[in-house]
Amino acid sequence: MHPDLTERILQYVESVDKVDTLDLAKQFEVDHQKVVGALKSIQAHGDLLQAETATHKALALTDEGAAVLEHGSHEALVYGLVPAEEGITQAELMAAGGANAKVGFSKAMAHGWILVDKSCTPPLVKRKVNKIVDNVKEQLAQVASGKAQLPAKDVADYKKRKLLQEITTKSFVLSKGAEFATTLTKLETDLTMDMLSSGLWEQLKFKSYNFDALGAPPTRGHLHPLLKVRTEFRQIFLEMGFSEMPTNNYVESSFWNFDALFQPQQHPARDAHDTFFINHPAQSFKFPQEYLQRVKTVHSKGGYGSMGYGYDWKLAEAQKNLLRTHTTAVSARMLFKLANQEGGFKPAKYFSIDKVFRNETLDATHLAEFHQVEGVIADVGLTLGDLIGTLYEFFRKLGITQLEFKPAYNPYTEPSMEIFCYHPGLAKWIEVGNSGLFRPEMLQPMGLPPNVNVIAWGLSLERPTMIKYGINNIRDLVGPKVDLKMVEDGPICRLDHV
Ligand SMILES: N[C@@H](Cc1ccccc1)C(=O)O
Repeated sequence: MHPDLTERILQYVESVDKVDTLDLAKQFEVDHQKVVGALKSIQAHGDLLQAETATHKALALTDEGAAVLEHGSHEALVYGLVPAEEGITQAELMAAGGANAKVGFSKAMAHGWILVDKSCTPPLVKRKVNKIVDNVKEQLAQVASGKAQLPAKDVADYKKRKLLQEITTKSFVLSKGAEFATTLTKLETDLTMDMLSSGLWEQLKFKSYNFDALGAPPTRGHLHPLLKVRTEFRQIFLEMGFSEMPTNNYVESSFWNFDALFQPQQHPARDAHDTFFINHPAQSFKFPQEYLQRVKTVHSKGGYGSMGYGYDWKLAEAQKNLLRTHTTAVSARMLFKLANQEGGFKPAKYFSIDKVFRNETLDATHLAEFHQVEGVIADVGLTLGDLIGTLYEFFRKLGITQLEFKPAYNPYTEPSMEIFCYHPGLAKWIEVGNSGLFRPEMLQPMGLPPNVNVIAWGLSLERPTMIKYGINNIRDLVGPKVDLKMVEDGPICRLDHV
């Protein structure tokens, strides 16, 4: 606001009886809203001004009216489209005239500007007069220039044709109030002991309380979107009777991350280009020895109906420590436990949602660490049909009903399927996960009964979170560039439970 505006208003009112804020705005060449704002702050100082509301009605052009002012009325345009001599069929005229041709045609007929010559076949629209005056355009021009005195019936007609509209403006008529002054005294905000003891408080003016003011927002912690989405996934798994696996070990041995999963030691994923290996401590030494021997055998010689890979399996390779590349390492540990627990195998449903690490090239959707959501079911005689049915059930709880599956390859599952879902918001099919039946070469060495099958699937937590929160770049979700406001203001996540 102009710093002097309040005093300029007061000084103006001193010399006149009454003045309308709209006239003041014109006079001072400032926006009317600013004058009203200044009036409000004057009123906060007491009864300096009396302000009575006034309403002003004025005519203004609609968008269509503005178009008529620029190009001419619909009837004049139609007249212009009728060739002077030979005429035109009505259909052609309508096609040439576009959206407003119909109104224009009937008005031009009513004015007697054009006629339909029915003696020709087909009948032709022809000009009836040589010259027209576009009254509508001229009258609208008068309205636009602000000095219109249109006959009431024309105003009514133009309003009906949606060329004109009435605009109501509210203003205030100002006159001097009981406490009128030309300057504003600063309002006190605090009552001090000095004011009380000296009696000064009696002469001072105090700012009134603003009971509508909002309090300062209390500081508190905020959950990151990934954590909110994780809560939802966890809820879904719990509803489906799954129990959570302990995933609190980011560092894993190659044995559990790869060998136990029948991933050959020459597999490119086991390269430092794809996996972060650990230097301190570089190796693990404690493994269930008999199981380790069976893993070695199945890789090098085969067994359980498999030929194996036929290579020289090395303990040193299995001992190498790394940052786990998938939570399936934890699933392997859990399945081994399940096979060897007291009382023997019992059917189980497990899930996990936690961090994994890959030596990735970073881009808009990939970071070197991300979260995996994983589900595992072990039971007698499970089939691919059970996997597909479970996936439908799982994704239905996420609000996703359309799924498609594409054959894929994982060293530890056969068959393997990539999971695609139709995303109605993005209007396309997107890849959401990977799944399969764990191979006998993985399960049998663990000691699971031969008739037990294990179905499993995995997906990233980041992908659904980015879709849900409308984030396009992973760096806007994770890392030093994250806008904390996004975290603070982000709504809680609800995955449209069905
Ligand atoms: N571990 C797989 C996901 C997966 C889990 C379970 C079964 C099949 C696939 C991955 O890293 O993508």
